[in-house]
Amino acid sequence: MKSHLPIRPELRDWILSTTRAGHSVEAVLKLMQDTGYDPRQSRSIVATVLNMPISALDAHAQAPKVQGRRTRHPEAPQMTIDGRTIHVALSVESPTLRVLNDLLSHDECVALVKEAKPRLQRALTVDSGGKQQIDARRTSEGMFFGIGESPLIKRIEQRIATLLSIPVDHGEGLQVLHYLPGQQYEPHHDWFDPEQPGFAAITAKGGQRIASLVMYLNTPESGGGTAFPEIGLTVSALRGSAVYFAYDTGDTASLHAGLPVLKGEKWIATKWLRERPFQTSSRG
Ligand SMILES: O=C(O)CCC(=O)C(=O)O
Ligand SMILES: [Fe+2]
Repeated sequence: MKSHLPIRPELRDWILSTTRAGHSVEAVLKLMQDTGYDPRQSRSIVATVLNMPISALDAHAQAPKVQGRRTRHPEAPQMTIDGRTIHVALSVESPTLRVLNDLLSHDECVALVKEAKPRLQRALTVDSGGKQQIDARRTSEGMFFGIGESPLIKRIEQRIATLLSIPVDHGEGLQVLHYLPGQQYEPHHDWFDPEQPGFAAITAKGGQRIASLVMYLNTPESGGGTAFPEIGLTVSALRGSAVYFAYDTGDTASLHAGLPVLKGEKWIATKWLRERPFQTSSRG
């Protein structure tokens, strides 16, 4: 929504001349706020003067960008890691997203499900105070593997680390989720919201999340894709393939959802990556 308030001609001229002189939109917004303009009002005025959608300015006004390490985005058309060729079937630039085929073998998918199954519990989300909670938005069952807890986990973690050029210790433990018909994961971002009171506690170890890798361990009979509603994209859940996406804090384009399974079941393994080492020690 743009401002319908009259904008003083001096303010209009100042915004135009300051941006023409090479100052960023963020700098203009900051100067306006420093002189007493309300943040929402200044975004609205700048959007009107510069004839930009306000959503573009909202992105500028977001929380500070990630300072730590970033992942390398897999390059099309394919990458070979330890003799295994992973195919980059689709690339999107905003959000940064890759669909990866043949990331896991059929046997690896079956073995992961087998190791996870006896340890499943109702999946939790992190509440605004930083505590884990049962959440109606996420109805699947899940479990976490410890880093390097079995030879299989170690092999997969090493493959991911090489593929994304990020040390294994930047990863959270691999999470396996199981969805039955009707179960889903409603639209959300994987980065932690700095406005939430629990932010400091959640990011004290490892800092902010920087990327996610959702690996499909089976192919549901119907439904269960991963949707990115901001760009109208749905990635099919196909055994052995994965969707990788990377983001900055506040990147709204990375909004995504696990669509309801319509028939059959869905198994995924998710690896979230942090800007700094998350693991204090990794097993042998
Ligand atoms: O189930 C899916 O397809 C998405 C899972 C997801 O968003 C997550 O684990 O963060
Ligand atoms: Fe997610």
